[in-house]
Amino acid sequence: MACNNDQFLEQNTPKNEPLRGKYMKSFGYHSLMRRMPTVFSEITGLLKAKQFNLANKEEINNVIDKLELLLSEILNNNPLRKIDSTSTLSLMWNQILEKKFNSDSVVTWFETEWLFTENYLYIRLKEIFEKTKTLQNYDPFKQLKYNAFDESETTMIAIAEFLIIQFSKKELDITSLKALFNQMLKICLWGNRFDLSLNIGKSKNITEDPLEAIVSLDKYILADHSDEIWNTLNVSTDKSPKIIDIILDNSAYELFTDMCLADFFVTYGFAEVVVFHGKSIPWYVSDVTKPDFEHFLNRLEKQCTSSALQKIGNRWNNYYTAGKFVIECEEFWTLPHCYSAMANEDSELYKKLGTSQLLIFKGDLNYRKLIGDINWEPSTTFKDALCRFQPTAVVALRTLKCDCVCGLNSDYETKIDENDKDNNYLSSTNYWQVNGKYAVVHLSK
Ligand SMILES: O=P(O)(O)OC[C@H]1O[C@](O)(CO)[C@@H](O)[C@@H]1O
Repeated sequence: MACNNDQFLEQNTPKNEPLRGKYMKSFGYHSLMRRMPTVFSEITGLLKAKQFNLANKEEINNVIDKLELLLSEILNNNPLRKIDSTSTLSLMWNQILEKKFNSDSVVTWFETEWLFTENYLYIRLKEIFEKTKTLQNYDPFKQLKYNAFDESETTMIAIAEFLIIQFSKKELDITSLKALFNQMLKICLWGNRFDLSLNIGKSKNITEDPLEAIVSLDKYILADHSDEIWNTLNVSTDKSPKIIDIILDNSAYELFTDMCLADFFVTYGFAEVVVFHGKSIPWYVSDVTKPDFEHFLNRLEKQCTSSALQKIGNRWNNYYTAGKFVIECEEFWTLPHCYSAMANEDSELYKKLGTSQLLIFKGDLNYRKLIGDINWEPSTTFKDALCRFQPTAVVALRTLKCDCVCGLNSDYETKIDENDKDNNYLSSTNYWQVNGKYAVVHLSK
């Protein structure tokens, strides 16, 4: 690491400011400095393994060289540059970068907002592959996402067996319906614990009984608006067709849990259509792209030996064909904007989301964008932290994987295990904010 230490500050991000990598006690610093090299070596490892099967050895070596250069740009805290590509997304990025260069005196990997630079990393990765002849549409994380499916199969089978029985009971009384909703919401919430960028490409084997686990994990939910979400769902509106949107995060197990919740909405008439929003390019290692979404459905139905997974896969494939499940991958999700900027930056999308009953944002990155990636006082309300982003009712289901959070009651520290307050790994006291063990369920309407 050839970085000049003057550029860094031995402290956490100050309160009410956006997270930045230059604060050495922030997760941003740790993430750029320590996690990135591992993400890069995962990609390189997969590319090297590919070399044996392809004639494009030279091209792959060239990509590996460029990846090394990009990593050293990060670790040396170099200035950002424009994207060398004419794709629509890159041109949008370049306009944003132009504005940034004009407004900020220093635009480097650690000085600039961490949210911006971390997003920028993925468009730079895309640029490297776009410039090749044979790897233009290559997803460097595909194999990792496929492996994550294998490792969660047992858990998915347990949930699928449960759901097939549950969803055949069409006439549920209101108490049972609410109980089932709560189970689906919590399964979906905890589905976010497993993301490959946090585990640096290595999925954890998920073997626990999911239905038992969600009960035992309740104590780790630091803010829980589940009842309010239920009440919102039960208010009749004249919006037609009834749509619920899920802004997706990770593939494999988390996507499975998202579809479980979506199926609940469709089966019990809370929505006629569920629109899933994915990413238009490979993103944050395990985020869902359209090819991931379609591959996932086909794999469930056609490649799994479990009859429960085949059945649920068939059911969801039918929803997809019938237009009850829809996938859209708008460019906005792969730009560095916070969601409070959406009304200005993409008014069409803001308007479209406004026709939904409910927007459910999954995961840590969506959460960071919802609350502007600001290091809020934890007692700041979710509504305030949204900074007027309110196209319709907004829900966040997030396990905590970085150091910004809001909407907590004053007694939240009583819910945090002592071990999680003490942390050598980041030499700060916020381990509970980054270890994925705690969660929040927020609603703003
Ligand atoms: O998949 P998620 O929940 O959005 O998490 C993404 C990861 O990216 C970060 O937001 C930034 O690295 C982490 O905090 C988290 O590990």
